Amino acid sequence: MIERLAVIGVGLIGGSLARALRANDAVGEVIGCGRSIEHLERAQALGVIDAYCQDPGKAVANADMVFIAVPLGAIAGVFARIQGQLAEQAVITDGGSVKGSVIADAVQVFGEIPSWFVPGHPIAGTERSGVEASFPELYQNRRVILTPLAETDPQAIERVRAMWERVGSEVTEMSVAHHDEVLAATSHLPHMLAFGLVDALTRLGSNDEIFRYAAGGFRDFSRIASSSPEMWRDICLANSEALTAMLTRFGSEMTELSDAIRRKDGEALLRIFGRARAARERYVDGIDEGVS
Ligand SMILES: NC(=O)C1=CN([C@@H]2O[C@H](COP(=O)(O)OP(=O)(O)OC[C@H]3O[C@@H](n4cnc5c(N)ncnc54)[C@H](O)[C@@H]3O)[C@@H](O)[C@H]2O)C=CC1
Ligand SMILES: O=C(O)C(=O)Cc1ccc(O)cc1
Repeated sequence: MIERLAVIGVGLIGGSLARALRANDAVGEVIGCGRSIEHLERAQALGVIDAYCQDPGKAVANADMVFIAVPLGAIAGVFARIQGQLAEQAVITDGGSVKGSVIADAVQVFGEIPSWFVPGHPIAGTERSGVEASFPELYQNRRVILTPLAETDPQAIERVRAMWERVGSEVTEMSVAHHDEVLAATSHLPHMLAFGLVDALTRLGSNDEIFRYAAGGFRDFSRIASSSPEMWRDICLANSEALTAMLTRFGSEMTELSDAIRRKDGEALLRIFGRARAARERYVDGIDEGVS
């Protein structure tokens, strides 16, 4: 049970955690913190938070759990504002999509890895942003990855794990570098393909015509190109090395596919498509069995 939760950044991710903890009777009071009074008032009117303030330092005073859910480019600034303001027993975690950059920010601000900071990432979200898009079921049957370091207090890890389990998530731990490589492949690369495809097609012809003749596959594939440009700029800048490596590798795969099409090599095309279909069917069967 969390007595006082401070949510810094009450958008899709922070708002959904607050709603989910409330729905599960797992939190006493929720204090929201953000830059815009208008957004914070809306969050309060929606019942997501009980009270708000704009100063992260004040928001975390007396909180026993702090969840930082701001875009990656804003995390260092939040760390700087909460430094020296935390309650004795407070545990801090975050929801940032890249972990290496968050840990580098922590070291830069605090001068070391703080034992009470548990880096985390819920592998759950949508293409929408803001508190209006938040909902209490977002984390049900979804994975949350924690990337604790040798310096992280095991009790802090346990408290963060218990919080996520309470809202229905399956928690796993992995190293920071492994997290950033895996997510570059399974989340960051697909978002680049969606943004890149929609942008390229839009510039090829008139916007209206492209979308008028779009088939269902295009709609599915392009959904994530509606995601927040600022959030994805920050993810690309934070995970530049792993994402660039993945894009280079993907470029060679596309060249191989393009060569097979140019050669009219039906056998090679069947090999590539068959491999992909089998892999996706295994993945979909896994989703049907539970956590995705
Ligand atoms: N959108 C998604 O599907 C997922 C996002 N994430 C990560 O979660 C974090 C938050 O993303 P969302 O909730 O989607 O974004 P969002 O745009 O819905 O919410 C972010 C909130 O942070 C506030 N904010 C921005 N700068 C701030 C600052 N300096 N101080 C205080 N508040 C500030 C914004 O006003 C907004 O209310 C990001 O780091 C993102 O990488 C993680 C998993 C999924
Ligand atoms: O909308 C989708 O399909 C997503 O993939 C959402 C998402 C965005 C960023 C993350 O770090 C995790 C999940």
